[in-house]
Amino acid sequence: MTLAKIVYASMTGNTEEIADIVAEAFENLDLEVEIDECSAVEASDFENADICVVATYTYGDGELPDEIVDFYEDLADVDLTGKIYGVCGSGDTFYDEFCKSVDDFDAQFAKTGATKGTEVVKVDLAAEDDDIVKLEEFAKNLAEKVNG
Ligand SMILES: Cc1cc2nc3c(=O)[nH]c(=O)nc-3n(C[C@H](O)[C@H](O)[C@H](O)COP(=O)(O)O)c2cc1C
Repeated sequence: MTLAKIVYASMTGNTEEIADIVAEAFENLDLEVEIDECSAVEASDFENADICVVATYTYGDGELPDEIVDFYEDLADVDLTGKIYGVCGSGDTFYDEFCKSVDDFDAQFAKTGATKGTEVVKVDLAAEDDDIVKLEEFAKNLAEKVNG
């Protein structure tokens, strides 16, 4: 069975909700899903998955959340060749560097040898109906990539 692993960082809940939406979409596609807060896992845990997803918010002035920095740094040293990845997250368009952490993880995953399965999804604060459609499409694109 295909395993999709989702790792998220969330301070006020928006990104956790995004991760839950993606998880539910994977489940509806009959995938096995693991979802973990980033402090509870290691980057190398992605080695057991077929689909690797990071969902993160952006903090400071376009900075990674503190709690996901170790995971981010370790990710570059993990070999994820043959796996599919996708990145999504929440930010606030009020800030100049909207959802920069999403782009940072997209670039970091590229160093692992994994294949990008779909475009990033950036959500302004909490996911609304149109975001949910995009997140479901995100999950569908990733699932389709695994099956060739
Ligand atoms: C101090 C502070 C700095 C922030 N900086 C950024 C930023 O640079 N870029 C951005 O897109 N969002 C920024 N945000 C907005 C958060 O990413 C946004 O509120 C997000 O929905 C939080 O996700 P969460 O509910 O999962 O914690 C910032 C929020 C705070 C409180």
